[in-house]
Amino acid sequence: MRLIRAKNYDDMSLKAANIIAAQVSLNPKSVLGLATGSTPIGTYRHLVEWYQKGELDFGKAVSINLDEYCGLSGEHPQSYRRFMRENLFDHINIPADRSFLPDGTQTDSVLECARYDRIIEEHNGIDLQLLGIGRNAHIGFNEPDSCFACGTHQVILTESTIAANTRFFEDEAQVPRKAYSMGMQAIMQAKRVLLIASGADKAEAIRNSFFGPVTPQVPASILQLHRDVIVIADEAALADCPAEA
Ligand SMILES: N[C@@H]1[C@@H](O)[C@H](O)[C@@H](COP(=O)(O)O)O[C@@H]1O
Repeated sequence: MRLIRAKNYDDMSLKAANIIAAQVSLNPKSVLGLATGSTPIGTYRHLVEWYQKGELDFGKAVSINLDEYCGLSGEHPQSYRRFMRENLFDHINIPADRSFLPDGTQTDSVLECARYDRIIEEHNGIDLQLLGIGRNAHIGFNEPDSCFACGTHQVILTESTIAANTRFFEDEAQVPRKAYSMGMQAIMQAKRVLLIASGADKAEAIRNSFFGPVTPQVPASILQLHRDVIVIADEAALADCPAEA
């Protein structure tokens, strides 16, 4: 793991955007694994800015997002598709038919998970996977569990994740209880993983994920086994890590 220390959220965002921009510039046909949440918003803002200045071209790129809430259509204001459109897709030239997310309206979870895994496979996996991290160290919606789930699967969200995501909804009752999430297999098979974290509420997750045992109880800890992981975290998110890290 390469740990890059950032001063604060803005510094983390700039450093992460530079890595994604380098990936797309060096390989315009890159398959980008993208993430939602408040953490990547600043990163996406830089990418939009550089695209609008003519410095970046996403015309040949593909994006495959990590997850989507079950029961929400792509038009729902809190759906992850809508989030991606508002924060990135509507402002850059990535082709709409090459920007993939799970379909939250598909009630047959077996079909939907198989369809999504096929999309990942047909694109020969992910070149650069961007990840945020949950307070309980979940990545995508791979929640703490007794085993590392493999392919795309339907997840029952934990109380802690529902509580953390309530801020985006009117109240807790509106937060979907289930989601489709890309599994650990596709994340671990990504050629490079870029995990970003900011703020004191991620400090415990960062310490447990990268300085503790590899265990499904701490989903992001599996990244210790990936050979090309870059973690960009700000001072607050690194506060609980060993000083020599
Ligand atoms: N499924 C997403 C994750 O992909 C994201 O990493 C996490 C943290 O979100 P935030 O960046 O808002 O803290 O939230 C959600 O649960």
